[in-house]
Amino acid sequence: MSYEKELHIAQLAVQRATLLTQRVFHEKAKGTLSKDDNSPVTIGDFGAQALIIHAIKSNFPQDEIVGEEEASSLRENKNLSTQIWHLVKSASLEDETSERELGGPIESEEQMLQAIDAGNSAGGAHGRIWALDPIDGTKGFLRGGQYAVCLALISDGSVKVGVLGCPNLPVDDAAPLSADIDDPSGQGRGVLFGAVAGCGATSRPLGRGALQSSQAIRMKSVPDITDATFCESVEAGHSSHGDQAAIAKALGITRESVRMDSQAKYGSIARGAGDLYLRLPVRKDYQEKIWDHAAGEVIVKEAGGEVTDAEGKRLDFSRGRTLKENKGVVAAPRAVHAQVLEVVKSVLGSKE
Ligand SMILES: Nc1ncnc2c1ncn2[C@@H]1O[C@H](COP(=O)(O)OS(=O)(=O)O)[C@@H](OP(=O)(O)O)[C@H]1O
Ligand SMILES: [Mg+2]
Ligand SMILES: [Mg+2]
Ligand SMILES: [Mg+2]
Repeated sequence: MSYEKELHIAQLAVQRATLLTQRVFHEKAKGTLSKDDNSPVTIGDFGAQALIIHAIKSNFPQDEIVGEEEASSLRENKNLSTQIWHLVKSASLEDETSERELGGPIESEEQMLQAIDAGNSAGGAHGRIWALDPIDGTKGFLRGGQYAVCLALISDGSVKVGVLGCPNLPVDDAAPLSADIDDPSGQGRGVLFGAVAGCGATSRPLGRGALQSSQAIRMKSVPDITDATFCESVEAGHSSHGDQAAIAKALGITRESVRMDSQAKYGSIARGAGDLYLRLPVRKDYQEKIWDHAAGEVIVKEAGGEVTDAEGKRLDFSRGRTLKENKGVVAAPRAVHAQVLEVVKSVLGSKE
């Protein structure tokens, strides 16, 4: 199956939602709440989730959605809910055909809250399930760093379509990997990655209006692993900087890691701006969420990479809302993944 319509709708929906988040990114007040696990959520996260779910439900009414956010806190906070409604009402691609394809506008604040709550699927091994992270890297978003709007279609447990909107990555696929979001090249920022299983991965400028033309992306070949650049999370609580440094050292890598928030890491290695993404667990009991990895996984695989957990198991998206059968993530070009994994296992093994 080619998933042409799914990719097209996912790209348009992510593009429109990313533009909404960009408006919030440039505002001082981002309407931030703290969730039960103490992680932040903003009006940008809620607004993007509403827009994307509305687009999916308008086009694929039978599909289920696993979305990160839910609207209960907004039903108790009318002020915040109204702020989001103003954002959502005025979000537009300024291209009538594309707007129509996304199911037209959301009709009311209540319909918006219902759309947010429609991301409540339990996930699982059967049928078509979308995984949605309306802002991945919310801490990065608040800090002025990298973040991504992430959407993937999982069918019978495997990822078939992935889209990442990365407004703070350079448009230029060949730009060197950097944690910085300034724009010294003047070439602009904002890129939309896409992939369909079996059909390759692409990037295109994020832009406004109808989708711009795309180009194929490939991971860089790494003839000498000691020359590799690896990326990792910014937050020390999300992945073990210590284990990742020990793995890099054992591989003979001398370049400093590039720390960036969000699935912008997957997009960056997929287009060859970096080589490896290491995410070793800090806490044994943390279960990675499917929306933090689904789109990135298919994009990296389709660009010539391999993505497994720290034990070499494939990421299992069929177990519900989390990757409960997996610990950590190791993403690398296919030709060097086994070499990297061997070192990961040996460094983690020596700790036990
Ligand atoms: N303890 C722990 N371990 C691992 N991962 C965690 C943990 N806590 C949170 N999260 C998830 O990390 C998502 C952001 O990942 P990043 O790689 O962008 O991390 S970082 O922000 O750069 O540190 C972040 O996604 P968002 O909530 O969408 O920002 C979380 O889902
Ligand atoms: Mg979050
Ligand atoms: Mg996330
Ligand atoms: Mg998020």
